[in-house]
Amino acid sequence: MAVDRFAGFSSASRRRLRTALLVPSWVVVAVLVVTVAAGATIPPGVQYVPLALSVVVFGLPHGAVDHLAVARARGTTPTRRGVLAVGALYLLLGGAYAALWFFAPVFAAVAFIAMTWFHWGQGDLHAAVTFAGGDHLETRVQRVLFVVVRGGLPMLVPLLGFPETYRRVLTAFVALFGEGSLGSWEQLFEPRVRLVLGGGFLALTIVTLTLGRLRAGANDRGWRIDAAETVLLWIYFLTVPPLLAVGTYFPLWHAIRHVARLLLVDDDAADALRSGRWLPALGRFARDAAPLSALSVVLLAGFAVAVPGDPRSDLGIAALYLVFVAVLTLPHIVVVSAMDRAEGVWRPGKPGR
Ligand SMILES: CC1=C(/C=C/C(C)=C/C=C/C(C)=C/C=O)C(C)(C)CCC1
Ligand SMILES: [Fe+2]
Repeated sequence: MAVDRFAGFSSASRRRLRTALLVPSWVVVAVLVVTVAAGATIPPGVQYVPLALSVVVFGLPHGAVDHLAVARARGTTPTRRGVLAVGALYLLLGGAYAALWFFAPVFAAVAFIAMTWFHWGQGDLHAAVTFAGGDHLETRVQRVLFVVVRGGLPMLVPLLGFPETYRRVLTAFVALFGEGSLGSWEQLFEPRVRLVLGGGFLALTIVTLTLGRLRAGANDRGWRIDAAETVLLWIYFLTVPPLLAVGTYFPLWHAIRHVARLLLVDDDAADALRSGRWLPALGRFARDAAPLSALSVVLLAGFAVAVPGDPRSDLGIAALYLVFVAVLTLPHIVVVSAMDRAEGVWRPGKPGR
């Protein structure tokens, strides 16, 4: 059965939580859109800042509670066995994928884009049905389409407006492990290919929003939020330089929504939220996430030494960090999918509300 994580929340405290969660990311994204539209050029060094901050602020730490998250999402208390099982998952799946980067870096890089496409779409589906009144997502088909559209915004749309940067970043991933050629994937950057992909994705976006509108009925607030977010993100990823755009989206859109989800499944944090005490709730998250965030940073340093390529440039360091994130993301997707299952996120109906 779908779980109502807001049980016991007054409607005022629900509203406050939603506003505090959603509005800041809308504002940040909109400010960047307006800044770029006003003709400001953002110095290349500055474009890396949000991505760099994501090492400690929300980004990397948002996965550092994975060892506790599934049990909590199932309404149980994390056990030693459960924690070890998640550890083993990270070791085996993350380890295998890390090895793949060394042997088949181009494939691993393209798989990273595909995984992120799915994962960021999946994250937004949970946020839509739980926090943003996604009552219009009535069928499973609509939810699948929603995930494809929301994940494609950060992963495909930058390719349409900034093919050169996209190529540079992908090439930098691969160059950590060898010569840095993308092989037949170079075709992705050709204008005709981008036009077809962009046209197809735009059509899919329109179909998805239209289906939602047809299902929305009289109370279409959730649909309006969905449509507004989708249009905003289309413009954002089409116009804001990708390292800045993706680097900001990761901590301030994807990760904070996931952190809010983690707070709701943690009974003590949820109690604090219910009475409007956000700092203690966030403090609990920080406490839970601190040990494995710290471990991740140590492993990242080890990874820097292990890769054969030389990461010593701004782009090289960013690539190193992102490839490291990739390795953590594969097991993280398994964990988040188990949470989705426990909470009925993909099932038509209304988890959370
Ligand atoms: C930075 C960047 C890119 C890729 C970023 C990726 C793939 C990030 C994944 C982050 C994850 C999975 C975080 C965890 O939730 C693109 C799209 C090549 C475009 C150019 C800029
Ligand atoms: Fe995530």
